[in-house]
Amino acid sequence: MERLAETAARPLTVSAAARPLGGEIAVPGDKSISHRALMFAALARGVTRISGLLEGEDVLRTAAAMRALGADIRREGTEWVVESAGVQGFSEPSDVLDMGNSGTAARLLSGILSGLPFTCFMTGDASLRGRPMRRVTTPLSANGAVFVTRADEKLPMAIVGNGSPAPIVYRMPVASAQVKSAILLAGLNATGATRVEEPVATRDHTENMLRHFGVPVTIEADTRGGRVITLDGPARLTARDVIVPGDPSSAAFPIVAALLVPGSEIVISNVGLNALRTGLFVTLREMGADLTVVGERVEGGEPVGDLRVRAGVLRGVDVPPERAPSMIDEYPVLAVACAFAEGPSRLRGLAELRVKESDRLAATVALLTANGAAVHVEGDDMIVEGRQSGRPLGGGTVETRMDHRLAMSAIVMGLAASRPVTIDDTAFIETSFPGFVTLMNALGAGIGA
Ligand SMILES: O=C(O)C1=C[C@@H](OP(=O)(O)O)[C@@H](O)[C@H](O)C1
Ligand SMILES: C=C(OP(=O)(O)O)C(=O)O
Repeated sequence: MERLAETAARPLTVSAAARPLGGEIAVPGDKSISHRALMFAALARGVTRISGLLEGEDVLRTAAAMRALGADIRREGTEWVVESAGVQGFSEPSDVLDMGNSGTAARLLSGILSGLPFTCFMTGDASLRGRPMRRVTTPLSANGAVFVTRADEKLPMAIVGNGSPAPIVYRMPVASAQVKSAILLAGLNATGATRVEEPVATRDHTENMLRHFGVPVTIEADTRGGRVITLDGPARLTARDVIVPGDPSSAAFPIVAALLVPGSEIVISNVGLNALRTGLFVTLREMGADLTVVGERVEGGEPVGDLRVRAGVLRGVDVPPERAPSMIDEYPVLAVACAFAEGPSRLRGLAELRVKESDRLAATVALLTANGAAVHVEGDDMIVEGRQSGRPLGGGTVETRMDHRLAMSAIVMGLAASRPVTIDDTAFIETSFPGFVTLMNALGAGIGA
C-alpha cells in the first residue's frame, strides 16, 4: 500500500492505561478552518497572518497547492504568513497538484480552479483516488468548467477552468460542507448570484470565513433545519488575520479516552465549539458523560471554550440521522465509546461514512469486532451492543486502511480495553493530529512505554 509522504508503516500495540488520565492539554488547530484559512488568504490581495494553523499533512498539501498557484506562504515563528496578489496573481501550476489524503483540499480546490482561466491536474494518494469526485464535478460543470477524469469521476483529473464562469444554483443531494464550499468558491469569480440549498445544515466555516475576508454571504435557514446560502459575484477577498481554534474532531479522542479510563479527569483548552461541529458532545452527554465547557468565548469569529472531562459510566444512545453532519468524523470513536457503554446504541444515517478516507462503516465494524465487541450494520445504521459481562474487550489487530481516525479510535480502544490492541499502521495520524501519541502520553496514557 502507498505510504504517507514516504514514511514507513508505523505499527503500534496499545495496552490499558495503567493509571487514570489527568492534566491539561491543547489539541492542534481545526483542520477545516486551517484549509480554508490558507486558501482564502491566497485568494485575497495582501498579507494574512494565521495563528494556530494545523500543521498536519492534509493542510500542508493545501499550502503546497496555493504556493503552486502563486501565493507566497511561509512560517514565521508560530504564525503562518500568506502574501498574495489575489486571484489575479494566480497562474497555471507547472506540475500536478497532489492533495495527498485530503478530501477537503481536493474538493474545495476543485471549486476554486473551476472558475480560473487555466488547466490544472490534480491527484491524491491511494485513499483519495478511491473517493468520489462526481459530487463536485457535476455541479461545478454547470459553470462551464470541464473535468477530465478516470472512470467513475475519480482522481487523477484535469480541471479545465472557465475564466468567465456562470453562477451555479444547486440543491445538494448529500449533506456535505465540502460540496457546498466548492460551489461557493466557484461563485467568487462568477457574475451573478451563486445559490446553494442544503437540506441539512453542514459546518459553516466557509460562510463565516468568506465574511471575515469581506465577501457578503447571505444565509437563510428554512424551517426543516436546512439552509440557503447566496453569494453575489464577482467578489474579491481582502486579507484579514485568522485565529484557528483547537479542533473539536481531534479533541474527540482524548475526550473519549478520559471518559473510559476509570478515575480520569482532564481539561482540553481552547476547543472550537461551532454548533455545527459539536454533535459528539451532545451525544456523549446523552450517554451520561461528565463533559462541561468552561470559559466559553468568541475568538476569531468562532465560539471556543475549555472542556473538562471526568470518567464515568456511559449508557447506550440513539443518535438521529440529522445529527450526522455535526459529528460526521466522530463516529468511529463514538462507536468505541458505545462498546463500553451499558446497553445498546443505534447510530443512524451513516451512508456518508462509506466514502471517507476508508469505508468507515465497514472499518469501524471490523475494529470493534476484532476487539470482541458485538456490532452490526442495518441499512445505513450501526448498532453497537454495550459492554457484556464475561466478555473482555481488546486483544485484536486493527487495519488502519490509510485512515487517521481509525488509527486514533483503535488507540483509544486499547487504552480502555482489558487486553492490548494492535494497530497495523499509525502513520496516517499525521494527516490531522501530529503529536497525538505524545499528547496522550502527557495525560499519562503510557502508550509505547
Ligand atoms: O468541509 C470540511 O472541512 C469537511 C467536511 C466533512 O466532509 P463532507 O463535506 O464530505 O461531509 C468532513 O468529513 C471533513 O473532515 C471536513
Ligand atoms: C473525512 C475527513 O477528511 P477529508 O474528507 O478532508 O479527507 C476526516 O478528516 O475525517
